[in-house]
Amino acid sequence: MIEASVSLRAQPHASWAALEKPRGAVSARFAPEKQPASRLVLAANPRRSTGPVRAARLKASCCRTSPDRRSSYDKHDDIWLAGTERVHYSADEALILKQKAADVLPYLDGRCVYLVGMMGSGKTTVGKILAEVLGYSFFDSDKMVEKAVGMSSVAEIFQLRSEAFFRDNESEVLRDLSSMQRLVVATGGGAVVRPINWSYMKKGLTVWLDVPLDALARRIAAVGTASRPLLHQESGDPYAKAYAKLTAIFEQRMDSYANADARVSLEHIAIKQGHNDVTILTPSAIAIEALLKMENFLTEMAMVRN
Ligand SMILES: Nc1ncnc2c1ncn2[C@@H]1O[C@H](COP(=O)(O)OP(=O)(O)OP(=O)(O)O)[C@@H](O)[C@H]1O
Ligand SMILES: O=C(O)C1=C[C@@H](O)[C@@H](O)[C@H](O)C1
Repeated sequence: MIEASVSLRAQPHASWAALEKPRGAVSARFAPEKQPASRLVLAANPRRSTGPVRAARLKASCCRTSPDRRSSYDKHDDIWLAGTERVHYSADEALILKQKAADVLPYLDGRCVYLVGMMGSGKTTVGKILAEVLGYSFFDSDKMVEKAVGMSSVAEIFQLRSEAFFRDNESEVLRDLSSMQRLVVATGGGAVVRPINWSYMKKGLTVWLDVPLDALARRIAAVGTASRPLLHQESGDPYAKAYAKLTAIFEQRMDSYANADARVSLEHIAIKQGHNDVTILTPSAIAIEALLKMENFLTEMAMVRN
């Protein structure tokens, strides 16, 4: 049995923290607001391990949102595995992000990046990280529609006007954004359904955040559905209701999401990391994968052109 532990002291405004685990290990999570300083312990679980665990890449991450709502990068701690050699610790994600961004930028050549994906897939969270490392500005098309129509939330627009009214304004926002440069845009979950929106978004690079529906339903149930009118239900188990609705919506939309130039699959990232738990993937790890997928697409396009 190998044990490793790390103490995390959450920064002010920390929103969540998680511990990445090796194959077969037990993971732990805590809510920093409730426990400003916590001690997390990992232990390899012999029943789940596929072989002897001699060393592992362990990482403690703390993601925080500062008062001005700009995201900051994960902080990491080296972890000592009791009874074995010092762990080879993963390279700093912030450094990888910067390096990958530098690789992608010349190919992007100022074009905008549009993140598409289901509600709650992390377009805003990951989009802010991408904007920061690319030196781009971040826009959330839902927020822009709210401003354009002078209402305080998408839910209010759906309720007081209609979904069609919201969609018309969403198309106008995307049209306006498409004439700009150097933006990362988190689009509304349903922006992909209108072909006209693709004609705007395809002026830039489109990236699909593909998150398993089970993980989406858990995230959405955790924050409630009041702000997501297509999912909102007054009664019933929030997870079960969200999962059923998300499944129905995804079946209608999956071909549209697949139009994106690059697909970032959280299941693939988890497999690459040697586990199958998408819930412990940090937004930074997802942003790194997004940059890799963008680079692949852009370099292939450049080769086809030359
Ligand atoms: N990698 C992650 N791990 C855990 N939770 C996450 C992760 N990424 C985002 N979240 C959480 O999931 C929720 C939805 O994230 P976010 O707002 O970024 O998604 P979105 O795609 O912009 O959603 P919407 O389209 O509904 O506006 C938030 O509560 C966010 O903190
Ligand atoms: O998936 C959808 O259709 C939506 C997602 C949100 O981002 C909002 O654009 C709105 O709630 C509709």
